Amino acid sequence: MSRLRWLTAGESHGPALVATLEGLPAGVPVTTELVADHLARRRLGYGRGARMKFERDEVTFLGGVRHGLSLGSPIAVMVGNTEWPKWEKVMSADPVDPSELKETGRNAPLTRPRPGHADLAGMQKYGFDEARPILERASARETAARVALGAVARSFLKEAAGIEIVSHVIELAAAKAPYGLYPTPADVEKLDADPVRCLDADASKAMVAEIDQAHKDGDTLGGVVEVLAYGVPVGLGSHVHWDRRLDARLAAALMGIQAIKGVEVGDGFDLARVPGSKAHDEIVRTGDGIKRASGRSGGTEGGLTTGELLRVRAAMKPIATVPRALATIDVATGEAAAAHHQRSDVCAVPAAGIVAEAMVALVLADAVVEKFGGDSVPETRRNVQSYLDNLNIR
Ligand SMILES: Cc1cc2nc3c(=O)[nH]c(=O)nc-3n(C[C@H](O)[C@H](O)[C@H](O)COP(=O)(O)O)c2cc1C
Ligand SMILES: C=C(O[C@@H]1CC(C(=O)O)=C[C@@H](OP(=O)(O)O)[C@H]1O)C(=O)O
Repeated sequence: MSRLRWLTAGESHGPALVATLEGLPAGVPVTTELVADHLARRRLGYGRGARMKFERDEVTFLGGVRHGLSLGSPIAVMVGNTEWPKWEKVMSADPVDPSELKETGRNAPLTRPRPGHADLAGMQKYGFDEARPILERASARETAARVALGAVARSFLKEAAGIEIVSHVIELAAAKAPYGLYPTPADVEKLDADPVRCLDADASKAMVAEIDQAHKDGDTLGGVVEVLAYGVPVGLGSHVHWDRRLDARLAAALMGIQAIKGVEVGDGFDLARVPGSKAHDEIVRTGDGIKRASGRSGGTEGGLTTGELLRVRAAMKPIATVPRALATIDVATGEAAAAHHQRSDVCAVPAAGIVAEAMVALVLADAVVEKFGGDSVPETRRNVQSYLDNLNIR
């Protein structure tokens, strides 16, 4: 069961996001620069809105790391919102005089909830008569905190178990990358340099064209990202109980990303459309030991990793704040109205891929700590190696 615990807090226009990670062994290489690099990757991607340009992520470690290595104590990291000075009255923790709020020009009640967001159901559930108290936390700004923790988790995975994680965009609206294109860690630089993080040049162009068209139409788009994890040992997760299954844990983590509406493990939904003879991965002996002849399962069987390439996908719905605003009700008057719109991303699928990498990293780090234990990276590494050296069937 889960050994790593993580939490995030903070609002989109608050002073900062904070994230904590408890249960990570000592000796994981972690620096401010490492986290900042991953946060910068999350800001990339053609189709993101103006806020990505004028805001910066400011990383500060508050605990758990010393001289570039984790201490084994809880890690606390803060990601400052550089826009905070403009919002310090509107988002002040302490009461603010109404006249001062008015002066900000930013505090008009948001009474036209946006379809596709948490706005309306959140206002009803928490008893607010405007959307600000809901949308501030529902915003995917929060994913910066997850990516910060994911950067730490992936450093642990690489050091302790040699696991490396890559993501790419495989569909964006109607544009698709060719099936079976699996980028490796050596492709990450090239992927990050592509405007939509797609390795296939033609598909990338078609995706960019989709975004340009949506922009012209005052519309927004979604898509599908795929995350691949290389070097995952056999036997993470378990078949013995639903909440120990690694596929279930990955699916929950990916589905927990804002706007993700579908998750596939391996070939996922396509497997439901083919006979069994074409759906599974036959076991073969190679010069390299026992392997699989194909990778349809995405590297899990029965909730356990198989030791093959781990492959999961997440489908993102189109951005909900549509520039050509959707119909809603003004809750102040009860009348029909156009949904609130200030600015928005046209498409954030490339960024969602980076967030998905972080979630996969956290789930795998949890599963590695659970299976192999260890209070320091060398100890975990020894445990991984000893397990692999002593596998009964190879
Ligand atoms: C990286 C990323 C960026 C996003 N940017 C925006 C945005 O600019 N505007 C917007 O309306 N929604 C954006 N979203 C999506 C919303 O936060 C999400 O649709 C909303 O929380 C409701 O989706 P849900 O029903 O899945 O929670 C973004 C999501 C992600 C993962
Ligand atoms: C700030 C980020 O993403 C934001 C996510 C988001 C949403 O509704 O989810 C809406 C936009 O913010 P705003 O409503 O202030 O324009 C995005 O910019 C970020 O990813 O760092």
